[in-house]
Amino acid sequence: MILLVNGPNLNLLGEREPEIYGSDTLDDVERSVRETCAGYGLEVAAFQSNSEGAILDFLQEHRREAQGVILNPGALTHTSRALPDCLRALPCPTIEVHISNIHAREPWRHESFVAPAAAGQIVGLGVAGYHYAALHLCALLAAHAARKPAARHAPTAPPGAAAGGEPELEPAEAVPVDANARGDYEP
Ligand SMILES: O=C1C[C@@](O)(C(=O)O)C[C@@H](O)[C@@H]1O
Repeated sequence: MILLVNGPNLNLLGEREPEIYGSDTLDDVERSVRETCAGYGLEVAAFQSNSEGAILDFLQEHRREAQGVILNPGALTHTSRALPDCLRALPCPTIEVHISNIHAREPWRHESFVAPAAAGQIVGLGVAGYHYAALHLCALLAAHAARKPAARHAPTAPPGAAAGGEPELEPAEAVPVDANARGDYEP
């Protein structure tokens, strides 16, 4: 299962500062990520809250079934110490997503307390960043499953990918958190 988590004010996507965040709504984002992951046989649990504690509770509650996290922490990016601590307690990688290019905005947005606990960061690509994050996690899990065919909860290959008589991928375990850092997969 992929967790899609959005922090404060991202419930207002589509109406909130559209010149910065665009016109797509959070429903649009969640639908797009669900569709991407469904292509790999992966379910998505989507959650948004304006409360830091509720986000921590959601992540903790889903820590055992989470195989990857797509997280836009909103302004908590620049303030929260508890969020990166929580991510480090999860057994799977997190991709941090920012719709806007935080490095080209106000100086206080340049620093992310979350980034050191994330496998990677996608910034400034609009809501497409969520889609790319989902693709990355799906590819990571599919590659992991291909190497560990007997493991559980694996994504299946997307439609067309199994053409040529390749065996269906078996369910897989979560990818280790540091799989990205080791570079032991090919997305
Ligand atoms: O709420 C947000 C949205 C944001 O995370 C983004 O997606 O660009 C960037 C943050 O600085 C801001 O507080």
